Amino acid sequence: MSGKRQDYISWDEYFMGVAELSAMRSKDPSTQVGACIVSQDNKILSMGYNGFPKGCPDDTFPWEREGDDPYETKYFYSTHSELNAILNYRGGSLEGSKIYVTLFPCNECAKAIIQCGIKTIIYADDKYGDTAAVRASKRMLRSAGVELKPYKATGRKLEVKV
Ligand SMILES: O=c1[nH]c(=O)n([C@H]2C[C@H](O)[C@@H](COP(=O)(O)O)O2)cc1CO
Ligand SMILES: [Zn+2]
Repeated sequence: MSGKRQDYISWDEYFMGVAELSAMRSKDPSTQVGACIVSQDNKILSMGYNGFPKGCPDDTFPWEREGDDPYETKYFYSTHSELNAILNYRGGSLEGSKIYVTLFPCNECAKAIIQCGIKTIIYADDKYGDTAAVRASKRMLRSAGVELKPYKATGRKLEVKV
């Protein structure tokens, strides 16, 4: 019998944990989203969270959800976590990789996921599952043969001291 530790975290807990940790960098006051892209052999390739593009300061661009003028809401400016994770990648190809996301990807992110060759999505929350954007997303992802796997939460609380 080997003397290894038994309470180490699983691959799924590890990668969803990294996605959750990435989400903690988000400045969005209402929804913080994180993503972690992983190779088929379980190496982390990239990470992302929702935020404004480089050069668009968090303190001058709007974080409002609602307003008479959409120009002054966050939706025109925030880059989604999944797209940021894809765009942050500095390696070669993402073909055949998996993406762990804390929230199910929208239709725009689905297009990017399909086109860069990600083959599996492991998602935690699906709070916008009834919206047309997420229904359209699932329509495209299923048609393109991307595997959609709900994350099975273990309920384990991971504590990190920083
Ligand atoms: O897949 C997603 N990924 C992602 O990063 N987001 C971001 C965009 C916004 O900053 C925020 C959503 O804000 P709200 O829940 O207030 O509408 O989450 C939103 C979605 C929607 O599914
Ligand atoms: Zn999106």
